[in-house]
Amino acid sequence: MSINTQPTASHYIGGAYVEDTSGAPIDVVYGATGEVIARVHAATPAIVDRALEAATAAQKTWAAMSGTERGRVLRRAADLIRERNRELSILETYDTGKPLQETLVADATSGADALEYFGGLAASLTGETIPLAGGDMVYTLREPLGVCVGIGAWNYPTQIACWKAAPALACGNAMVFKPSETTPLCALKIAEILTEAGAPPGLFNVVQGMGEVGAALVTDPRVAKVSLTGSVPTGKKVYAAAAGEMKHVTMELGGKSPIIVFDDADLEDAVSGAILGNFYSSGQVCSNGTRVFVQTGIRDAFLKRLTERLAGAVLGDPLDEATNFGPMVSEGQIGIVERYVRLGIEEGAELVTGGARIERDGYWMPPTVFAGVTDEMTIAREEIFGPVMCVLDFDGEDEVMARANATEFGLAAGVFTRDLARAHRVVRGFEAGTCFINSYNDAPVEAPFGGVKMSGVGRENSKAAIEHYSQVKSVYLRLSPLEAPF
Ligand SMILES: NC(=O)c1ccc[n+]([C@@H]2O[C@H](COP(=O)([O-])OP(=O)(O)OC[C@H]3O[C@@H](n4cnc5c(N)ncnc54)[C@H](O)[C@@H]3O)[C@@H](O)[C@H]2O)c1
Ligand SMILES: C[N+](C)(C)CCCC=O
Repeated sequence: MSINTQPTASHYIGGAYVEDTSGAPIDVVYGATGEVIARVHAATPAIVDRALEAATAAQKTWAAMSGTERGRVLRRAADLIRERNRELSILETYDTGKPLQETLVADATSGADALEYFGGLAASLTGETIPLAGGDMVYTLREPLGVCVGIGAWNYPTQIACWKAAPALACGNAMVFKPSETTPLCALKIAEILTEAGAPPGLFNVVQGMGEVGAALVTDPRVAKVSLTGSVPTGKKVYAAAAGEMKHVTMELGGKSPIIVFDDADLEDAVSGAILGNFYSSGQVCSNGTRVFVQTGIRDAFLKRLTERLAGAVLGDPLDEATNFGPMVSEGQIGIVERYVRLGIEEGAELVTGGARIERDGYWMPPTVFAGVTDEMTIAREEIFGPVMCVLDFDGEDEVMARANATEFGLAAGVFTRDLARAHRVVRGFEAGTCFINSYNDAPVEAPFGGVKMSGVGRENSKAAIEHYSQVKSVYLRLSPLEAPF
């Protein structure tokens, strides 16, 4: 299947594509080849204003519909996404460079799951009645927040748009979404599909642009809530700007998550977890377990088996479904990874495999493993956001727990052991929002996803997300006589 990567226009506002070429041009570059595959333009202030006006108007219409009607639209959108999964997955591959083998199962399908799940919940979002003395009562109304802004990172452009839009729309909000300037294509397709599914014009709008377009959205008084997926430095700025007007926020930020492998772990499962937690999407995953703590008794066997299994990585044309490892998203991102590899070597880590950029068009860095990594090394402390695994040795449980938690981040954490009592003890001790026992990086829509500490605020997916896209109004109803002091 061949697809046209150039979108009809840069923005999607009020149920239609909108162009304004006076905004700065943004070239979309395919990571596998370095070729420019599309061009969009950053939103001007007039475009931002138009999107917010459209969202403000649509939100009122949408909120007046019943939850059943809203849910039906979202579920129809989910069905359309599934019908067009291949086409959407190919676009995701062009937008990000991720191999089609991955995008066919992890991106549009994950977006559809979110729309289906929250579409199913929409009709059941109700308040409660609270009986009081004398027949009085309080009833609560669960209300939408209003216009929500979604701002995306570049690693999961379809998934991020849907993970934000689905709970927001289910609760009766409208959304203006700004994709990452690196991957502006996929969210436009989601906007198109929502319109086709029956969403009122203006319910879900997409505007393109760099950080300043995001910043203009965050501070606009018409906006009630901001949900950002991005790095910690951006999160700090966006959170601070939103606080100026007491806006609601969800912050899905970065991480440096630990995976702990105990001596009694199933070796194959532990190696699978480390591979999934470091090399899926070429390592460009927020929740990756990039600090792999391996108990000394299993260390050599772990490294040997890991090295053998890495021979199974197939680097090649991302559109060939046999390819299971793709390029990095951009020249900028591979440059960051190369710098960390140099630092790892300079600071004394042992480079087991990888580490050198592959000399071909595009941005190719092979799976890279450092062993003998110590806690104070830069590669063990900072988020790299590329295919670089750090293996650290440990002896005892108390020691490794202290070291695993000794980070400003707290997005995810995993443990591999056959001792289930230990596994539960370890996850209770993790300072992380999303934990795994004998698994890694699963993210079903039914489960809350998000971080603690610097990795974020709020949760995406699951019923927990409803709390972050709605507010409760209490209504006191008096049936008994109302007395006053005079
Ligand atoms: N926790 C999660 O769910 C999750 C998921 C994916 C990625 N991430 C994180 O995202 C980062 C990688 O993505 P990135 O490089 O696109 O992140 P980034 O922080 O550079 O950019 C994220 C988004 O914020 C926008 N932005 C930048 N400055 C802004 C400002 N001042 N105001 C408003 N918006 C602004 C960008 O244009 C982009 O759309 C990593 O740290 C990764 O861990 C987190
Ligand atoms: C579903 N994954 C693979 C855990 C990705 C979540 C979003 C983080 O980058």
